[in-house]
Amino acid sequence: MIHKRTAAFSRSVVYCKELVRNMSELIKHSVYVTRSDMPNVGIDLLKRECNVKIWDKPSPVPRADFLKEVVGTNGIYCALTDKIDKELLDAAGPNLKVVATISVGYDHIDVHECKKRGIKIGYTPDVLTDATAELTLALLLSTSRRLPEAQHEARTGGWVSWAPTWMTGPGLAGSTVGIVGFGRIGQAVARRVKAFNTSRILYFNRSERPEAKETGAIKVSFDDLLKESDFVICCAALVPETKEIFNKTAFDKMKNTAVFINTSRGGTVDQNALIEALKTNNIRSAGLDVTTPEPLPLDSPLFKLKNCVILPHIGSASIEARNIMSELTANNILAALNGKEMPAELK
Ligand SMILES: O=C(O)[C@H](O)CO
Repeated sequence: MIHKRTAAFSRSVVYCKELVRNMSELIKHSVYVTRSDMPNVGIDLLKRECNVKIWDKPSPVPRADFLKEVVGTNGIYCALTDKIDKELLDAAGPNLKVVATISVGYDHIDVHECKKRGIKIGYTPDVLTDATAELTLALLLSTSRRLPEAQHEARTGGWVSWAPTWMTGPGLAGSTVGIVGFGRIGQAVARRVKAFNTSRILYFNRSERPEAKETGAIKVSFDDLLKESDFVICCAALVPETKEIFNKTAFDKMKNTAVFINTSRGGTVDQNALIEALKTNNIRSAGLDVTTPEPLPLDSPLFKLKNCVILPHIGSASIEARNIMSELTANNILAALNGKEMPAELK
């Protein structure tokens, strides 16, 4: 008799435990992650507290699936390849509390529509500044000193002998560098180019930046920057005011020896105007980490130009930066869902 009661009691304990487990699963927040190859560190953090559903391929979730997968979710962990617009927010519905992107750029998110619905937005400023500034310098030097072209020549028999004027390009020392967009990344680029003994650093920005004192960078008009710079570097966020700011008029104003570098967004450039400027040697060369569209189609005229170096949007792709970005994205989501202050909320 006692034995039977004990057995019944144990069964009820097991049942209760199961019930509690199911209940807590039910009250856990749900988060949708838009691709399978997000760095583990952030995803593991999310999994500890949330029901996490992940698109099962290492490529952006197709739009039609995205619209279905987000229905009822509380949080979205996305990347710059995922468009978060009215249609997507409607599909997700009223349970959506937070959208966090693993990027500092947020031009893929309809900020106004999110704010209207009280949906918080998380992003990843600061943690990728060094990585992006390093890549900007790498691209600048690769473009000016023609590294991809030189590498190609060395591998394909073009290296016949050392030659005094072969594979030459402009040096940074003594040059004027113009930086368009003097936020965190623009300033980090300025600190780095200064170490190359440049003669002047100019910048163009909506507001004067007190941080410019550190590098002696001088605020000038956009036109003056274009006219006076040997290297023009675009670090500006893509907003309506910067859309195709580098157009035919801008390229016409630049020196025909100028090197143009873009590590912000392809949308800041009128790409046809750039192609024309490169083809006609209206500017010397361009280094692009960002294009329109992305990926850039293989038949793009840009790929045919020797004076253009193209990278596949890898500005923040240091291992360290990507891991911290993933952690910050997860922590943004967890904080928003738990009603706490987000470590990096887009206000
Ligand atoms: O916006 C960003 O974060 C970069 O372009 C990609 O990391």
